[in-house]
Amino acid sequence: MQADLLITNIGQLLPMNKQGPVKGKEMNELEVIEGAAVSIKQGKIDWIGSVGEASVIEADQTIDAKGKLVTPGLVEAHTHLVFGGSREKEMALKQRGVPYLEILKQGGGILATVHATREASYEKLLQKALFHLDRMAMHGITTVEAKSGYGLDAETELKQLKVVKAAMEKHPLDIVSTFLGAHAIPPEYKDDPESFLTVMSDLFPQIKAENLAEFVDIFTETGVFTVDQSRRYLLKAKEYGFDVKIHADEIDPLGGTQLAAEVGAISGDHLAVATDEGIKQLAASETIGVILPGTSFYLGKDTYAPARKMIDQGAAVALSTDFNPGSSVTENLQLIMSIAALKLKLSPEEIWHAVTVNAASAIGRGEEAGSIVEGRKADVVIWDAPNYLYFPYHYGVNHAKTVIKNGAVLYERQAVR
Ligand SMILES: O=C(O)CC1=NCN=C1
Ligand SMILES: [Zn+2]
Repeated sequence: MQADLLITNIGQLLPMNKQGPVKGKEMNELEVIEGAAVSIKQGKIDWIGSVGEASVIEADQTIDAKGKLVTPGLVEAHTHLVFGGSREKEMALKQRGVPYLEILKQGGGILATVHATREASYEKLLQKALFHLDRMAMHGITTVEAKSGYGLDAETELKQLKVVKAAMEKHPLDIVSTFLGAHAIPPEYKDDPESFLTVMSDLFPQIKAENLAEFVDIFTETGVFTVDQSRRYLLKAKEYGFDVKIHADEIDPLGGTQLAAEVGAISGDHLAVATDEGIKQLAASETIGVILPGTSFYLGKDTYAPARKMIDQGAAVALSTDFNPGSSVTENLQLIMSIAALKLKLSPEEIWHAVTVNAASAIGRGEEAGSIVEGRKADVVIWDAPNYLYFPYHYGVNHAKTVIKNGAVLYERQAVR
């Protein structure tokens, strides 16, 4: 049998081949293939088997995994990828305990990034986005969701979405676009959020026609948009054919989790202060909970999303960095895996489902990303790790050794000696 690339001597292979989204106790049932080999042809997974069976394969290129862990490329289901400037100056405020929503109220936070993004050129935004996508790829991520939301005016929101579209063409990672024009209320509409939401929803036809986003998202939060405003906005987005997402129950428990289930959102994101009623409705729905523990960590919160309860009650959970310039400034999804183990009490088996097949389902890529399945895209990572338990255990570093995207080696960690 011929192959373009053969990966052999795999210590543990995680195929992650359950049909996503994987819910409840099924998240804890992980298939692990010891002593495996995988062959790749024309960018797709061609064959999965044992090292012994691989001896009949004639490959143009062979990689000896040397007993290491091999998994699908990680799926990053929630990023604010395109932004101008940075907010390191706010770190001191956070350290003094100034609440996130207070910084926003004072015109900082998201609004500080809005100012910088409106000022930034299209070229500068694209260059920054490509830089962060490179770093995500180096950390084993092969598919990324990218939101707008730092323009809060038609021109700049479209500028951001066009940057995402250009990044899709220029960068090897697969990118999924989300319109988050309803991310905050800009100063010019501070007394009239309804009119602002109309300005943003008036963009739906153009965004749909120019295929600038697949999803519409909104920040349902105190001082931002109410549950009622969010419901009307998202139902309007669905009329235009968008799937919807919600930044829900991040700081105050307004009931955004329930709203996500009610409107049939593909995902409800954050859910850090989801109530028991919210968890119940999430678990009974098809909505995936995209949990962002790095944000709770970074904002110095004592409470984390009740993801343990969500899974125990049968919900599907995904994990993401929430990469953004203010509340979770990291591309390292592996670190989030460790925080999920330590703070959310998720098992390694649940965590691996949450950063692969469930994250893929949360961005509409459940059929093509987050799994190693014959016939599917060959997005594969060889990790400097002996087994899948090692991830939450050894935290804060990058374990990626070789990242393969569409069947070709995209990144190979350079040896120091
Ligand atoms: O603070 C930011 O820039 C990103 C964010 N939006 C809603 N929560 C966090
Ligand atoms: Zn976010």
